[in-house]
Amino acid sequence: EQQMMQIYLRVRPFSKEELSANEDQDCVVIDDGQTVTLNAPKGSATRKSSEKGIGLSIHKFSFSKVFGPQTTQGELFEDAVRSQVFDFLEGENALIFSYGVTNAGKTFTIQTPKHPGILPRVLDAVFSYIGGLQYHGMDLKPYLMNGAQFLDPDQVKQERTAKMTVLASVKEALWVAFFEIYNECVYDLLQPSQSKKRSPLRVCDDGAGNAYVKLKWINIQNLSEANKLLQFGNKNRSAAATKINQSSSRHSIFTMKLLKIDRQTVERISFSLCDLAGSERCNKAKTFGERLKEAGNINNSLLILGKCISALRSSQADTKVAYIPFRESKLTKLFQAFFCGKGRAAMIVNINQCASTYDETLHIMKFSAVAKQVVQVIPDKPAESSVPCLVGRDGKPLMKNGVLEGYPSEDELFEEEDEADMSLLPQNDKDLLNIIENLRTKFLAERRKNLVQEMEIRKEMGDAMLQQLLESEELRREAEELKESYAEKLENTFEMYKDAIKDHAYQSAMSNLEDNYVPLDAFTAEQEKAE
Ligand SMILES: Nc1ncnc2c1ncn2[C@@H]1O[C@H](COP(=O)(O)OP(=O)(O)OP(=O)(O)O)[C@@H](O)[C@H]1O
Repeated sequence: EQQMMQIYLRVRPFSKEELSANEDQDCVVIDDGQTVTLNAPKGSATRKSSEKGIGLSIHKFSFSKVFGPQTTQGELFEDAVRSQVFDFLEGENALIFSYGVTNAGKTFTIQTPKHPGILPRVLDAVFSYIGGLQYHGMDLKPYLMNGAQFLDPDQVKQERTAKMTVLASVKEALWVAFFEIYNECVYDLLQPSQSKKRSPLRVCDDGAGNAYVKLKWINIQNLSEANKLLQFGNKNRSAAATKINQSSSRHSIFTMKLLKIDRQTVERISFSLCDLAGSERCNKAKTFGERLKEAGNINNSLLILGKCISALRSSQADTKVAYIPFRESKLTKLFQAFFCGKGRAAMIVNINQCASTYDETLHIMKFSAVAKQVVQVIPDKPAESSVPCLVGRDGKPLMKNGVLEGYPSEDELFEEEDEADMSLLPQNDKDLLNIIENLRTKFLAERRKNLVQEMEIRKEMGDAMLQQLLESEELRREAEELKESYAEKLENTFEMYKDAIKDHAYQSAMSNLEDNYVPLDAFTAEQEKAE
């Protein structure tokens, strides 16, 4: 299934202060449920440019749906998010991110304790769906990017194995993680920190090109547990935010992993809600020092997000595979899968209607117009969700013929802060041989791919050279023809001049003849006189 990326616009109402500061200048006009018109106010850079004849002062934008200032949190959830939650529960990965300038209503849209935003509503919907189907054991948790891992202690292994093998119906377990990206560093918001200085987490690769972070995943059984975690995470967030680095300068991401546990398989589906940092911070005149670095990083990650989206759009339009710079920022690295057919991404664009931030709002709208053209390939079911995926410490499947094998506990994996992911290292020679074999296969595949690419490039170059040769031959022929035609013209001109000179000589001779004319009588008389 293919579909355009869903982009929703939410226009927030004016605050009293904004109204008294004359911010309401009809800059944002909602035409209908899908289009808005932006009118540049006096004094804005856009207006000034348009008065100089550069660009327009009126812009129209269309969206999957436009939510006006009167829209309630509930209406937004029902119209833009409910279907994604449904798809998530049916087995489809989902990502929703809010994008906009600071103070545009991103955090309000995602989570507000007073007026519950999307996040608590999603959790509520998920719990009412899984209700009685909930798997109460805590012995399965998400593993790396796409796995689930057994954590049972050895002594209860047999009972757990028996329990798992007799489970007839599908059970579901919900695990959540909450983290933020600040200055290109990832911090776990659910990790209690004793010291003031938090340790950033490393973004790893699971070997299949999927980026993941070793987060603290927490199993939740009901909405109140979820709310407590949210509060904890938010507290951690604001504790780390100082005057210099406010919480609006961080991207915060709340991820849910739903494990659908059947007798032999565990299906893992994820739903992420991302509250992006304000997008305009680098433009502020006051930007300097630490703030400048922060602004640069926010700008960079949003810029890379923008680059990825426009590269995706243009590669789809040209049907040529372009380089998409997912790896250039933590944010895009972690969300890459959603843009590459492993889930559905949607964006909620938040804007305010203030005249003073018009130029930044226009920039956001232009970005969203590009994003709207991105086509997403939605798999019927994420490929990795159907394979048996229970893994042990060594990352190997624990199931053999539908029966669980031994599985050591593995707490340290998620606790340690070391650089290398030790759990991915081989445990014995056989593993090493397997890894070498896998690498060899990958290497051969890569080499084949390179050879094909090289051949294609050579063919393209050969075609281009041939084309150039043909063109230069054509040019040479044209030059030859021109030379001939000029030579002929020259010849003609020469002849013309020659005729003109002859004519002129004849005419002068004739006129000389006229001047020197002597009548015959006078000539004879003169001759006789001389004799
Ligand atoms: N739809 C809305 N209805 C009423 N008030 C809103 C709405 N959206 C936002 N607000 C209010 O506008 C202000 C700014 O909203 P919010 O903090 O969510 O912006 P933000 O885009 O997350 O900003 P930042 O990037 O700085 O975090 C808040 O006081 C919020 O309560």
